[in-house]
Amino acid sequence: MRGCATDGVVAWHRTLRKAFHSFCSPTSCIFGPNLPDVWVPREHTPPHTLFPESLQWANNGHNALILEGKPIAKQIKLEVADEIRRMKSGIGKFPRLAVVLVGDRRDSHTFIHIKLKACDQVGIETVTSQLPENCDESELLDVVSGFNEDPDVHGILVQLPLPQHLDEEKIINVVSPEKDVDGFHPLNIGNLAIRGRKPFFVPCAPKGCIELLLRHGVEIKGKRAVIIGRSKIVGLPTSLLLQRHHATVSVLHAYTKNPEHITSEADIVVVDVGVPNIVRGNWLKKGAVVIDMGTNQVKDPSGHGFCVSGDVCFEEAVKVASAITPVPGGVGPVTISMLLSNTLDSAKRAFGMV
Ligand SMILES: NC(=O)C1=CN([C@@H]2O[C@H](COP(=O)(O)OP(=O)(O)OC[C@H]3O[C@@H](n4cnc5c(N)ncnc54)[C@H](OP(=O)(O)O)[C@@H]3O)[C@@H](O)[C@H]2O)C=CC1
Ligand SMILES: Nc1nc(=O)c2c([nH]1)NC[C@@H]1CN(c3ccc(C(=O)N[C@@H](CCC(=O)O)C(=O)O)cc3)C=[N+]21
Repeated sequence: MRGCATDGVVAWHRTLRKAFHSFCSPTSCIFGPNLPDVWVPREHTPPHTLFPESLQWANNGHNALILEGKPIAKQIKLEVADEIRRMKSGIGKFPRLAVVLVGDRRDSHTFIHIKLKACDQVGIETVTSQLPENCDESELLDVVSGFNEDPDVHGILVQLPLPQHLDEEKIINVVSPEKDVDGFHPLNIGNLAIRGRKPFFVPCAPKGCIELLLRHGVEIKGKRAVIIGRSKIVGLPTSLLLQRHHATVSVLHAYTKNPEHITSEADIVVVDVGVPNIVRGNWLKKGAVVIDMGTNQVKDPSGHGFCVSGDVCFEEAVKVASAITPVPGGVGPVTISMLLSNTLDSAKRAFGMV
């Protein structure tokens, strides 16, 4: 009896979906069965020009299409700034992000500087708490708890990695899931992992990766994707998001044997290792789409200062791939714009605007 009732509901649901889907084009409908149920980019995505159903991907001996992130980040920032302007003029309120930085790592200072500047550009107010390298865990927990309780703070970001003596998991667990704009809290990661559930926030870099693919017209559904790296910041949540977008995903890590063999079968290769040039041109299938998440600060060849290098040997990969992100200027800027977008979403939730 119960089986029959459920069948009826399922059939009714299917009919509804079918009817609704017939009104929507595949790229504009957010409820259709073809699209993920957790998040889609704000803007309508362009048609899947890089995966025309009838054509084989090819590089044809030419250099790959460069998947630039800066124009996408700029567009998202304009959208976020516009919403914040309307929020301010409408209800006199604005989003506020709390940033917690422990210690003196040069790369962390660079990343925080970029994030604070971006917040300023779009009208997100920031409050920064900087603690010394040797601070007590209890001091850090107090700072985070203070931001949890402050109703004027909508997003909390604890810059990682933390110094060795601090228990990173303990700190992440204390951040309120509803202010966790990084999306690292187990509740948010757990809900991202379970199909049909909706986390408060999706981590910024993985979201940036998908945003970049979709906005450049790369179809993900049904493709073979490889992600190298399984960190909680990038690798793990990217693998979950790619699955939500219906890719068939393999996750590679430090113990994977013959990684080049596995990557050479992938349509989409996402690299998040933190080792400059680890992925060589001969690891890739001809025509693959390559997303290089690596942002490694390396000594400038001239000997003066530092420059940023990705995890992919760009000069080799660009001759094999059909499309590839540059470093800098690829996923990084889109990641930052996702932080702005998450913080805006959090403020809207707090103000009852969603
Ligand atoms: N563009 C962006 O927006 C962002 C870029 N990044 C960048 O991404 C890079 C990685 O950062 P993060 O994820 O935090 O780093 P982690 O060190 O936390 O993770 C690195 C991952 O790479 C794996 N790995 C290490 N060596 C190898 C190897 N030889 N072969 C295969 N896999 C390997 C590790 O495997 P195992 O788990 O087995 O140890 C681990 O899963 C950095 O350059 C960072 O700056 C980070 C965040 C955002
Ligand atoms: N709590 C937390 N959240 C994070 O999101 C987080 C973190 N900790 N720890 C470190 C990683 C790294 N990360 C990047 C963000 C932006 C760029 C970025 O903007 N990159 C620029 C270049 C940056 C430069 O010039 O150094 C680009 O690729 O064009 C890169 C990497 C976020 N992370």
